[in-house]
Amino acid sequence: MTGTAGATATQDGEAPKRSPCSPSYDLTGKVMLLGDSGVGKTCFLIQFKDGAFLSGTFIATVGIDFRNKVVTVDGMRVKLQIWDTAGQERFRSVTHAYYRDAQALLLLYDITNKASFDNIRAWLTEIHEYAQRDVVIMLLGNKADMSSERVIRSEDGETLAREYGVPFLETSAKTGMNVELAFLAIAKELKYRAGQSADEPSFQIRDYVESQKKRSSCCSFM
Ligand SMILES: Nc1nc2c(ncn2[C@@H]2O[C@H](COP(=O)(O)OP(=O)(O)OP(=O)(O)O)[C@@H](O)[C@H]2O)c(=O)[nH]1
Repeated sequence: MTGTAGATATQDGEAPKRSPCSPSYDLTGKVMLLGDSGVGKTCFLIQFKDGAFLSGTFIATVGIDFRNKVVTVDGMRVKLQIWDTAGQERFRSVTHAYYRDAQALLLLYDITNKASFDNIRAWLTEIHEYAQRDVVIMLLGNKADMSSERVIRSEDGETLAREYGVPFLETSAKTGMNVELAFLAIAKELKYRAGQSADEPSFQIRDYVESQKKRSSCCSFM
């Protein structure tokens, strides 16, 4: 990410963008969605970008694609460039190439799919190999609306996230539960990192997520 609080800059460090034709912003950040095929990455992005849910036949992503969305946090406009990657193994070498300049990674599993949860450790190993050292990582247990098919308890997601020191949320790309929160927390962290003033209180993304998250009603019995 480039740019500092109060100064408008682009990812390439170009002149400030304030043209009436393009939306203006103060910061940009590259966010990638990662996780096994079918966990809901594309739906998660569409829910955030357009507020819609893509139901019906599952069409696996081929390669990689991105969408931009500007969010305002604490009066600052943060342009998130969100990359939707293909979860299938055969596209892994393509996605690795994009890790390096990402500021944030949203790592998804599907609460109804044990293999997608078990593979999170392998994803984190890949992340540590290919991503920047200080990349912001968030673990997301998606499809929280599917309570009757749940196989991964909320506590298991929380425990794994705690082990790796990353924030955790259960989400639903279908209902929108915690989708916006995930991106807003990332935007706040990027803004904080971009240059907080000495008198600004420090921002802890895990504390912020914990204080803001909505719990899915499905979890109390597990
Ligand atoms: N009930 C429910 N279904 C979901 C949710 N998110 C995604 N789905 C469904 O899960 C399937 C896979 O969703 P995608 O978003 O295409 O999955 P993906 O992770 O992008 O998959 P790849 O592109 O292969 O990596 C689709 O049939 C979606 O409709 C969710 O939160 N709840």
